[in-house]
Amino acid sequence: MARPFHLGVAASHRLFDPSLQGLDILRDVIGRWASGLDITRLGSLAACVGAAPAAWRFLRAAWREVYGWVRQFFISSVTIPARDPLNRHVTNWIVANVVQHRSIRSFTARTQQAGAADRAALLKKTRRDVQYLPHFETVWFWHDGCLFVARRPSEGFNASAADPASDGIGGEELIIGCLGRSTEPIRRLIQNCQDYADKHSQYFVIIYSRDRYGMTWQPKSRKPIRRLETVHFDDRLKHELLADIRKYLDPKTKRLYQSRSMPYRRGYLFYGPPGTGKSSLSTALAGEFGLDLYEVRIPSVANDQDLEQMFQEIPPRCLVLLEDIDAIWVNREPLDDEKNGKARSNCTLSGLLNVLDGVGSPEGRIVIMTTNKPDRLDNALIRPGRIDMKVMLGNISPKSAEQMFLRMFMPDADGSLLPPSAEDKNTISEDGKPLIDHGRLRKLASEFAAQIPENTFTPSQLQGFFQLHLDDPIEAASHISSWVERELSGISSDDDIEIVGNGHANGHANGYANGYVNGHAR
Ligand SMILES: Nc1ncnc2c1ncn2[C@@H]1O[C@H](COP(=O)(O)OP(=O)(O)OP(=O)(O)O)[C@@H](O)[C@H]1O
Repeated sequence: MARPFHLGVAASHRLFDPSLQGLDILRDVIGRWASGLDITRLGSLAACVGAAPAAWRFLRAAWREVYGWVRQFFISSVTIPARDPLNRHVTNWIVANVVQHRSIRSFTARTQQAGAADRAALLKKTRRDVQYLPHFETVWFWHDGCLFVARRPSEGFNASAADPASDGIGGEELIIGCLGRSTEPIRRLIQNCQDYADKHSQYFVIIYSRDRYGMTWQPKSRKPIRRLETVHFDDRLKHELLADIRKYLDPKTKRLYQSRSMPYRRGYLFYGPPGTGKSSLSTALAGEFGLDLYEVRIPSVANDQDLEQMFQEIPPRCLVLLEDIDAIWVNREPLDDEKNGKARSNCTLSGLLNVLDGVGSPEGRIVIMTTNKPDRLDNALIRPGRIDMKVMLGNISPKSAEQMFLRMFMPDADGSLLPPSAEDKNTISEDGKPLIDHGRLRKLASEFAAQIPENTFTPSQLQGFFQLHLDDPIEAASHISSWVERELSGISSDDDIEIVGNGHANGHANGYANGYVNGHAR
C-alpha cells in the first residue's frame, strides 16, 4: 500500500507556515463578507467613491470663498516683496520659532552654495553638500496673543529656486496676515523679527554685493567679526581712525552737522600696495561699529546709471566700500591698465562724484575707497569733504611683525600652546612638540621680529610664511631668516612688482609715502 508520504509533509507545512495560515483566514473573512453582500449596497458604495473628488473640489472652492471673505473683512495683511532684506528676517524668524517647533516633514533640498571667496570650489566638479531647509507655504501661528498666517505663493518659490545665486531664504513674496482689522500686531511681529535678526548677526559682519545680474543688493557673505587688533598697521594712525569714526557716528555729531547745514558724510581713503590690509581693515571697522558692509567693485560697475541705482538702494547707516577706485574713467583716455588688457570701469569721475555728494545723495554713510595707485586719483575725488582722512597701509614693520607672531601663536581656545601653570613648563604636548610659556614666546617673537627688515614685506606675505609653520613657533622663529633671504633675492629679480611713486621696486611703501603723508588729508 502506497503511503501518503508527500501529502503528510505538505500538510505539516501548512500547519506550521504562518503566512499560509494568514491567507486562509483572509480568504475565510472575504468569503463570509461576499456571501452576505447586497449588490445594491455595493452600487451605492461605488457611487460615493465616484462623487468624492467632486465633493472635495466643492469643499475646497467653498473654503476659498469663505477664506476670501474672512480675509477681506477679518484679516489685515502686510506683503513683503521677494528679496527684500526684511523678507529674509521674517522668514528666518518663522522657520526658527514656528516651523521648526512642529514636526517638519516638508523640506527644500538645494545644492550648498560655495561662498563667493570660494570661486575655485564652484568651478570644480566635486560633489557639493546638500542643504535642507524647512519648507512652508501657509503656516498659522499664535504670537503675542494674536493669530497670524504667513503665506508664500508657490510660484514665487519656484522662480527663486531656479536662481542659483539665491540661498533659498526670502526669495519669494511673503504675506503676513493677522486676525483683526488693525495691522499693529503685524508691525510688532516684524519689529520682533528684526530684533531677532540683529541679535543673531551681532557677531558677524554682513557683506552685501550686487547679484549676478547687477539688479539688487544681496547678502554675499556673513563673516565673523574680525578684531581690529588683528589688522596690523601704525598704532597711532589706527587710534586716530577709530576716534574719528566713533565721533562721526555719535548722534551729537549728526545734530551738530545738521545745525550748521553741513552734509553729514564721512569719507576715507585706504591706500597701499596689494595685500597690506585695506579690505581687512574695512571689514574689521564694519564689525567694530556694527555696520553692514556694501561692497562696490568699481571695475565691475557697468555705467554711471548703474552706479547711481546702486547708491540709491544702499541704506543710510552702513559702510560703503569702493574698491579699486583708480579704475574710474577720468577723461575717457585709455590708461596703461587698459592697454595691458586689465579691467577698467565704464563709470566716469563725474558719475562717481555725483553719487558721493550730489544733490540727491543720502547722508549718514561711511564711504571707504581703496586703491593701490593713489597717484592716479583725481584731485576732485580726494578733496576734503569727499575724503576726510587718508590712511596708508604699507609694508610691515618689525614691531607689527612681532605682534603678528604673538597673535599667531598665542593660545587658542583649547590653550594647547601655553601651559596653564608654571609647573607645566617644558612638558611635551600630545603631538610631541614642547609647550612654551608666555615669556619664551615673547622672546621668540622679538627674535623673529629682529629678522624682519623695515618696510619690505607686505603683511599678506608674512601671513603666507606663518601658514607654513602654524603649529610650531620655535620652527617659525628659526626659519624666518632663510625665508627673508629667499624672498629678498626674489624681490630683487622680480621686474613685475608694482612700482608706485619713486619707481623702485624695493621702495613700495616709500613710493606711497612720497606722494601721501600718513594720516590726515586735512
Ligand atoms: N595689515 C595687515 N594685518 C594683518 N593681516 C593682513 C594685513 N594686511 C593683509 N593681511 C592679510 O593678507 C590677506 C590679504 O589682505 P587684504 O585683502 O585685506 O589686502 P588688500 O590690501 O585689501 O589687498 P588688495 O589691494 O590686493 O585688495 C588677508 O588674509 C589678511 O588677513
